Amino acid sequence: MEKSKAMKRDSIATARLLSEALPNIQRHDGAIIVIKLGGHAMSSPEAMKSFARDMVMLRQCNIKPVIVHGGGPMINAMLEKLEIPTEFVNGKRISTPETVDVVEMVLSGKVNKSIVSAINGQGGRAVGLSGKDANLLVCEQAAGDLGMVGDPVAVNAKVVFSLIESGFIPVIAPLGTGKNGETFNVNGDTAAGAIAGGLKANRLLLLTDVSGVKDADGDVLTNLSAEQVSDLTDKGVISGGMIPKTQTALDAINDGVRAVVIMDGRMANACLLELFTDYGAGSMIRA
Ligand SMILES: Nc1ncnc2c1ncn2[C@@H]1O[C@H](COP(=O)(O)OP(=O)(O)O)[C@@H](O)[C@H]1O
Ligand SMILES: CC(=O)N[C@@H](CCC(=O)OP(=O)(O)O)C(=O)O
Repeated sequence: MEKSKAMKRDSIATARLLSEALPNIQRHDGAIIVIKLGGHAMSSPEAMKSFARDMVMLRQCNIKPVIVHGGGPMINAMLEKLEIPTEFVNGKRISTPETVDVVEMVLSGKVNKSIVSAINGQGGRAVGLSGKDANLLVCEQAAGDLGMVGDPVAVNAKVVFSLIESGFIPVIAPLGTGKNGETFNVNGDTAAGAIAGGLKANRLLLLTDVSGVKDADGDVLTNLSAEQVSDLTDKGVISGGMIPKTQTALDAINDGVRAVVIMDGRMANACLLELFTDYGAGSMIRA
Protein backbone atom coordinates (compact mmCIF):
# COMPACT_ATOMS: atom_id res chain seq x y z
CA MET A 1 0.00 0.00 0.00
CA GLU A 2 2.75 2.43 1.10
CA LYS A 3 4.78 1.42 -1.96
CA SER A 4 1.97 2.14 -4.40
CA LYS A 5 1.34 5.52 -2.76
CA ALA A 6 5.00 6.43 -3.22
CA MET A 7 4.88 5.25 -6.83
CA LYS A 8 1.83 7.39 -7.49
CA ARG A 9 3.55 10.42 -5.92
CA ASP A 10 6.66 9.86 -8.06
CA SER A 11 4.59 9.43 -11.22
CA ILE A 12 2.64 12.63 -10.56
CA ALA A 13 5.92 14.50 -10.01
CA THR A 14 7.34 13.06 -13.26
CA ALA A 15 4.24 14.08 -15.22
CA ARG A 16 4.41 17.60 -13.76
CA LEU A 17 8.11 17.89 -14.64
CA LEU A 18 7.45 16.78 -18.21
CA SER A 19 4.66 19.33 -18.51
CA GLU A 20 6.87 22.09 -17.07
CA ALA A 21 9.49 21.34 -19.74
CA LEU A 22 7.03 22.15 -22.57
CA PRO A 23 7.92 25.88 -22.99
CA ASN A 24 11.63 25.04 -23.19
CA ILE A 25 11.02 22.18 -25.61
CA GLN A 26 8.99 24.57 -27.79
CA ARG A 27 11.69 27.25 -27.54
CA HIS A 28 14.27 24.89 -29.03
CA ASP A 29 11.95 23.37 -31.65
CA GLY A 30 13.98 22.60 -34.80
CA ALA A 31 17.19 24.02 -33.32
CA ILE A 32 20.63 22.70 -34.24
CA ILE A 33 22.66 22.16 -31.08
CA VAL A 34 26.34 21.27 -31.42
CA ILE A 35 27.60 19.33 -28.42
CA LYS A 36 31.30 18.80 -27.74
CA LEU A 37 31.79 15.71 -25.62
CA GLY A 38 35.24 15.95 -24.05
CA GLY A 39 37.29 12.89 -23.23
CA HIS A 40 37.00 13.62 -19.52
CA ALA A 41 33.21 13.77 -19.74
CA MET A 42 33.08 10.20 -21.12
CA SER A 43 34.77 8.76 -18.08
CA SER A 44 32.18 6.18 -17.01
CA PRO A 45 29.67 3.86 -18.74
CA GLU A 46 26.88 5.54 -16.70
CA ALA A 47 27.89 9.00 -17.99
CA MET A 48 27.92 7.67 -21.57
CA LYS A 49 24.51 6.08 -21.16
CA SER A 50 23.02 9.25 -19.68
CA PHE A 51 24.55 11.31 -22.51
CA ALA A 52 23.24 8.90 -25.16
CA ARG A 53 19.71 8.99 -23.69
CA ASP A 54 19.80 12.79 -23.67
CA MET A 55 20.75 12.84 -27.37
CA VAL A 56 17.91 10.48 -28.30
CA MET A 57 15.49 12.51 -26.18
CA LEU A 58 16.55 15.76 -27.92
CA ARG A 59 16.02 14.23 -31.35
CA GLN A 60 12.63 12.90 -30.22
CA CYS A 61 11.69 16.49 -29.34
CA ASN A 62 12.67 17.77 -32.82
CA ILE A 63 15.95 19.25 -31.61
CA LYS A 64 18.91 18.35 -33.82
CA PRO A 65 22.04 17.38 -31.91
CA VAL A 66 25.39 17.28 -33.70
CA ILE A 67 28.12 15.70 -31.60
CA VAL A 68 31.80 16.53 -31.89
CA HIS A 69 33.91 14.50 -29.52
CA GLY A 70 37.37 14.60 -27.98
CA GLY A 71 39.28 11.74 -26.45
CA GLY A 72 42.48 13.25 -25.06
CA PRO A 73 42.79 10.76 -22.17
CA MET A 74 42.23 7.79 -24.51
CA ILE A 75 44.92 9.11 -26.89
CA ASN A 76 47.29 9.56 -23.94
CA ALA A 77 46.71 5.95 -22.84
CA MET A 78 47.47 4.59 -26.32
CA LEU A 79 50.57 6.78 -26.74
CA GLU A 80 51.81 5.56 -23.38
CA LYS A 81 51.24 1.94 -24.39
CA LEU A 82 53.23 2.55 -27.58
CA GLU A 83 55.88 4.43 -25.57
CA ILE A 84 55.49 7.59 -27.67
CA PRO A 85 56.12 10.72 -25.58
CA THR A 86 53.60 13.55 -25.88
CA GLU A 87 53.37 17.19 -24.85
CA PHE A 88 50.75 19.96 -24.82
CA VAL A 89 51.17 23.69 -25.46
CA ASN A 90 48.22 25.83 -24.34
CA GLY A 91 45.86 22.84 -24.40
CA LYS A 92 46.96 21.57 -27.83
CA ARG A 93 48.96 18.40 -28.41
CA ILE A 94 52.23 18.72 -30.32
CA SER A 95 51.59 16.31 -33.17
CA THR A 96 54.28 14.49 -35.16
CA PRO A 97 53.05 12.41 -38.14
CA GLU A 98 53.42 9.35 -35.87
CA THR A 99 51.26 11.00 -33.19
CA VAL A 100 48.59 11.91 -35.76
CA ASP A 101 48.38 8.24 -36.84
CA VAL A 102 47.64 7.25 -33.25
CA VAL A 103 45.17 10.15 -32.77
CA GLU A 104 43.26 9.10 -35.90
CA MET A 105 43.23 5.45 -34.92
CA VAL A 106 41.90 6.19 -31.43
CA LEU A 107 39.41 8.96 -32.26
CA SER A 108 37.94 7.65 -35.53
CA GLY A 109 38.02 4.09 -34.22
CA LYS A 110 37.14 3.13 -30.68
CA VAL A 111 36.03 6.51 -29.32
CA ASN A 112 33.77 7.49 -32.23
CA LYS A 113 32.19 4.06 -32.49
CA SER A 114 31.56 3.75 -28.76
CA ILE A 115 29.52 6.99 -28.84
CA VAL A 116 27.65 5.80 -31.95
CA SER A 117 26.88 2.47 -30.25
CA ALA A 118 25.77 4.14 -27.03
CA ILE A 119 23.27 6.35 -28.90
CA ASN A 120 22.01 3.55 -31.12
CA GLY A 121 21.68 1.37 -28.02
CA GLN A 122 19.14 3.89 -26.70
CA GLY A 123 17.08 3.77 -29.90
CA GLY A 124 18.75 6.67 -31.74
CA ARG A 125 20.24 6.67 -35.24
CA ALA A 126 23.79 7.91 -34.95
CA VAL A 127 26.31 7.99 -37.81
CA GLY A 128 30.04 8.34 -37.15
CA LEU A 129 32.36 10.38 -39.36
CA SER A 130 35.45 12.52 -39.02
CA GLY A 131 36.26 16.04 -40.16
CA LYS A 132 38.04 14.42 -43.12
CA ASP A 133 34.83 12.96 -44.53
CA ALA A 134 33.41 14.97 -47.44
CA ASN A 135 36.11 17.59 -46.62
CA LEU A 136 34.02 18.70 -43.66
CA LEU A 137 36.96 20.45 -41.97
CA VAL A 138 39.62 21.86 -44.28
CA CYS A 139 42.62 22.95 -42.23
CA GLU A 140 45.86 24.83 -42.38
CA GLN A 141 48.78 24.13 -40.11
CA ALA A 142 48.28 25.95 -36.80
CA ALA A 143 50.73 28.65 -35.80
CA GLY A 144 53.53 27.75 -33.40
CA ASP A 145 55.63 24.62 -33.33
CA LEU A 146 52.77 22.18 -32.93
CA GLY A 147 53.51 19.99 -35.97
CA MET A 148 50.44 18.54 -37.67
CA VAL A 149 47.87 20.45 -35.60
CA GLY A 150 45.24 21.98 -37.85
CA ASP A 151 43.24 25.19 -37.69
CA PRO A 152 39.99 24.92 -39.65
CA VAL A 153 39.88 27.41 -42.55
CA ALA A 154 36.77 26.07 -44.32
CA VAL A 155 33.77 24.07 -43.16
CA ASN A 156 31.86 22.08 -45.78
CA ALA A 157 28.78 21.46 -43.68
CA LYS A 158 26.65 19.91 -46.45
CA VAL A 159 27.26 16.34 -45.27
CA VAL A 160 26.16 17.27 -41.74
CA PHE A 161 23.01 19.03 -42.99
CA SER A 162 22.17 15.95 -45.10
CA LEU A 163 22.50 13.64 -42.10
CA ILE A 164 20.45 15.93 -39.85
CA GLU A 165 17.70 16.31 -42.43
CA SER A 166 17.50 12.53 -42.79
CA GLY A 167 16.95 12.15 -39.05
CA PHE A 168 20.46 10.97 -38.13
CA ILE A 169 22.62 12.15 -35.25
CA PRO A 170 26.11 12.95 -36.64
CA VAL A 171 29.02 11.98 -34.36
CA ILE A 172 32.20 13.71 -35.56
CA ALA A 173 35.83 12.93 -34.70
CA PRO A 174 38.02 16.09 -34.68
CA LEU A 175 40.39 15.44 -37.57
CA GLY A 176 40.87 17.71 -40.55
CA THR A 177 42.12 17.47 -44.06
CA GLY A 178 44.76 19.74 -45.62
CA LYS A 179 44.64 21.24 -49.11
CA ASN A 180 47.07 18.50 -50.25
CA GLY A 181 45.23 15.67 -48.53
CA GLU A 182 47.24 15.75 -45.30
CA THR A 183 45.63 14.66 -42.03
CA PHE A 184 45.56 17.21 -39.24
CA ASN A 185 44.91 16.69 -35.52
CA VAL A 186 42.33 19.30 -34.52
CA ASN A 187 41.58 20.14 -30.91
CA GLY A 188 38.06 18.89 -30.15
CA ASP A 189 36.85 22.26 -28.90
CA THR A 190 38.24 24.04 -31.95
CA ALA A 191 36.56 21.53 -34.28
CA ALA A 192 33.22 21.84 -32.44
CA GLY A 193 33.35 25.64 -32.65
CA ALA A 194 34.14 25.62 -36.37
CA ILE A 195 31.35 23.14 -37.09
CA ALA A 196 28.88 25.11 -34.93
CA GLY A 197 29.84 28.26 -36.89
CA GLY A 198 29.52 26.44 -40.23
CA LEU A 199 26.05 25.19 -39.29
CA LYS A 200 25.05 28.55 -37.72
CA ALA A 201 23.97 26.44 -34.75
CA ASN A 202 21.59 27.84 -32.18
CA ARG A 203 23.80 26.64 -29.37
CA LEU A 204 27.17 25.08 -28.68
CA LEU A 205 27.54 23.07 -25.47
CA LEU A 206 31.10 22.26 -24.41
CA LEU A 207 30.89 19.33 -21.99
CA THR A 208 33.91 18.89 -19.75
CA ASP A 209 34.89 17.79 -16.23
CA VAL A 210 34.45 21.09 -14.35
CA SER A 211 31.23 22.91 -13.53
CA GLY A 212 32.18 25.93 -15.65
CA VAL A 213 34.82 28.63 -16.06
CA LYS A 214 36.15 29.56 -12.63
CA ASP A 215 37.45 32.90 -11.42
CA ALA A 216 40.56 33.40 -9.25
CA ASP A 217 38.53 32.40 -6.14
CA GLY A 218 37.39 29.17 -7.76
CA ASP A 219 33.79 30.34 -8.20
CA VAL A 220 32.01 29.46 -11.44
CA LEU A 221 31.16 32.49 -13.59
CA THR A 222 27.61 31.88 -14.83
CA ASN A 223 27.84 34.61 -17.49
CA LEU A 224 31.07 35.45 -19.20
CA SER A 225 32.01 38.33 -21.53
CA ALA A 226 34.83 38.50 -24.10
CA GLU A 227 36.59 41.07 -21.86
CA GLN A 228 36.49 38.72 -18.86
CA VAL A 229 37.89 35.88 -20.96
CA SER A 230 40.89 37.89 -22.13
CA ASP A 231 41.48 39.33 -18.65
CA LEU A 232 41.35 35.89 -16.94
CA THR A 233 43.56 34.36 -19.65
CA ASP A 234 46.17 37.14 -19.28
CA LYS A 235 46.20 36.56 -15.52
CA GLY A 236 46.64 32.80 -15.99
CA VAL A 237 43.32 32.01 -14.26
CA ILE A 238 42.09 30.44 -17.50
CA SER A 239 44.83 27.98 -18.43
CA GLY A 240 45.55 24.62 -20.11
CA GLY A 241 42.54 22.89 -21.66
CA MET A 242 40.25 25.81 -20.76
CA ILE A 243 42.08 28.10 -23.22
CA PRO A 244 40.83 26.37 -26.41
CA LYS A 245 37.32 26.22 -24.88
CA THR A 246 36.96 29.91 -24.12
CA GLN A 247 38.65 30.89 -27.40
CA THR A 248 36.30 28.55 -29.27
CA ALA A 249 33.33 30.12 -27.51
CA LEU A 250 34.32 33.62 -28.64
CA ASP A 251 35.06 32.49 -32.22
CA ALA A 252 31.75 30.62 -32.44
CA ILE A 253 29.81 33.70 -31.29
CA ASN A 254 31.64 35.77 -33.94
CA ASP A 255 30.65 33.13 -36.53
CA GLY A 256 26.94 33.50 -35.72
CA VAL A 257 26.31 30.91 -32.98
CA ARG A 258 23.81 32.44 -30.55
CA ALA A 259 25.11 31.09 -27.24
CA VAL A 260 27.89 28.84 -25.95
CA VAL A 261 27.80 27.01 -22.61
CA ILE A 262 30.86 25.46 -20.92
CA MET A 263 29.54 22.90 -18.42
CA ASP A 264 30.10 19.65 -16.54
CA GLY A 265 29.26 16.73 -18.82
CA ARG A 266 29.60 14.17 -16.02
CA MET A 267 26.36 15.28 -14.35
CA ALA A 268 23.42 12.99 -15.01
CA ASN A 269 21.28 14.37 -17.86
CA ALA A 270 23.53 17.42 -18.22
CA CYS A 271 22.16 18.37 -21.66
CA LEU A 272 18.49 18.03 -20.64
CA LEU A 273 19.16 20.13 -17.56
CA GLU A 274 20.67 22.89 -19.69
CA LEU A 275 18.10 22.88 -22.49
CA PHE A 276 14.83 21.79 -20.87
CA THR A 277 14.89 23.44 -17.46
CA ASP A 278 15.19 27.02 -16.27
CA TYR A 279 18.28 26.04 -14.32
CA GLY A 280 21.31 27.29 -16.26
CA ALA A 281 24.19 24.85 -15.89
CA GLY A 282 27.79 26.09 -16.26
CA SER A 283 29.15 29.28 -17.83
CA MET A 284 27.28 30.95 -20.69
CA ILE A 285 28.78 33.23 -23.32
CA ARG A 286 26.16 34.98 -25.48
CA ALA A 287 26.14 36.88 -28.74
N1 LIG B 1 39.59 29.07 -15.09
C1 LIG B 1 39.34 27.76 -15.22
N2 LIG B 1 38.12 27.27 -14.88
C2 LIG B 1 37.85 25.96 -14.97
N3 LIG B 1 38.74 25.02 -15.43
C3 LIG B 1 39.97 25.43 -15.80
C4 LIG B 1 40.32 26.83 -15.72
N4 LIG B 1 41.60 26.95 -16.14
C5 LIG B 1 42.03 25.71 -16.47
N5 LIG B 1 41.07 24.79 -16.27
C6 LIG B 1 41.24 23.35 -16.53
O1 LIG B 1 40.63 23.02 -17.79
C7 LIG B 1 40.23 21.65 -17.71
C8 LIG B 1 39.27 21.32 -18.86
O2 LIG B 1 39.97 21.17 -20.06
P1 LIG B 1 40.36 19.70 -20.63
O3 LIG B 1 41.09 18.92 -19.59
O4 LIG B 1 41.02 19.89 -21.95
O5 LIG B 1 38.90 19.05 -20.80
P2 LIG B 1 38.21 18.17 -21.91
O6 LIG B 1 38.95 16.87 -21.96
O7 LIG B 1 36.83 18.04 -21.38
O8 LIG B 1 38.25 18.92 -23.22
C9 LIG B 1 39.65 21.55 -16.32
O9 LIG B 1 39.61 20.23 -15.83
C10 LIG B 1 40.60 22.44 -15.50
O10 LIG B 1 41.64 21.66 -14.93
C1 LIG C 1 45.38 19.34 -31.25
C2 LIG C 1 44.83 18.57 -30.09
O1 LIG C 1 45.14 18.88 -28.95
N1 LIG C 1 43.97 17.57 -30.35
C3 LIG C 1 43.37 16.75 -29.34
C4 LIG C 1 42.18 16.03 -29.95
C5 LIG C 1 41.32 15.34 -28.91
C6 LIG C 1 40.69 16.30 -27.91
O2 LIG C 1 40.55 17.49 -28.12
O3 LIG C 1 40.26 15.66 -26.76
P1 LIG C 1 39.61 16.32 -25.46
O4 LIG C 1 38.43 17.10 -25.91
O5 LIG C 1 39.22 15.14 -24.64
O6 LIG C 1 40.64 17.19 -24.77
C7 LIG C 1 44.39 15.74 -28.77
O7 LIG C 1 45.28 15.29 -29.51
O8 LIG C 1 44.25 15.39 -27.58
